[in-house]
Amino acid sequence: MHRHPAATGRVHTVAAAEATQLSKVYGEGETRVVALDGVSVGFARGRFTAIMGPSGSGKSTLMHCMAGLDAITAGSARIGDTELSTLGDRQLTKLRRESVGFVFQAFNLLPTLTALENITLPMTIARRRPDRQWLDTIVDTVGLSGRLSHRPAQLSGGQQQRVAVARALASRPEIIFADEPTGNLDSRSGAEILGFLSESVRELGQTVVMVTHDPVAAAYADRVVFLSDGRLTDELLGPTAESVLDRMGLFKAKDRTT
Ligand SMILES: Nc1ncnc2c1ncn2[C@@H]1O[C@H](COP(=O)(O)OP(=O)(O)OP(=O)(O)O)[C@@H](O)[C@H]1O
Repeated sequence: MHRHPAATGRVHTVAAAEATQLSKVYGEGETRVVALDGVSVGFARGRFTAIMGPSGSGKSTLMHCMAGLDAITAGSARIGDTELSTLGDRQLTKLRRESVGFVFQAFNLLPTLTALENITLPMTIARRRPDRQWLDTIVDTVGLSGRLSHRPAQLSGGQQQRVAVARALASRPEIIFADEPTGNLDSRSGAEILGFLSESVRELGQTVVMVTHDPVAAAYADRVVFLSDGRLTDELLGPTAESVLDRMGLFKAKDRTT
């Protein structure tokens, strides 16, 4: 009943966000670092994409540039029809608030607010009234019904991350960016969070992009893109943990140690 239009399958090939020849350079002179070096990648609407690559390969930088958290040096970054480089700070803030959902490794909840207040905070700030039915759907999806009046300190890490996922989903953003969302969780809570993220894609038509180091986490995605030294080097459709490990060149090493 509350299915997102993208859940109908008609628009799956349209990119919710796209980078074209995106470059990001930090610092200058001796401290100059080319974090992204001409990356072109689209994130299909209604799909779950994982970004993988070695430490320092540019995963977080790509996510930050695509989400309007960091200015790009050259090329283009687009969310929906909006070219991010054309926006000023206030417009970027508005775009992030209205079109982007975030899930971070460290949950990033406000400790003084209840779970429900945390979930609806972005809408409160935007002075938008939450859609009650949609909120109920999300709260049910992430299994938080009995915990809405709890504060973060009264919740387990897994439950806090469920609140963060619900917060990201609440405004039905164009795209959700998740940066190592299971990095602080035990494997069971991590599997739950990944299950909710993939359910939000399959059942609610959400678009999700997730940075991860973990091949098991990446296997929840529909597609994995690999970065290396700031460049897109590979991609994998319909990944399994084994095929991801294999593509990372670690499968044999892992095989020997287990
Ligand atoms: N604010 C910054 N100032 C200067 N250099 C930066 C900054 N942020 C990132 N870098 C550099 O850009 C490169 C890419 O960093 P990034 O954090 O995107 O990599 P990553 O793939 O996400 O790494 P990790 O897996 O370790 O989180 C690295 O060499 C990093 O040192």
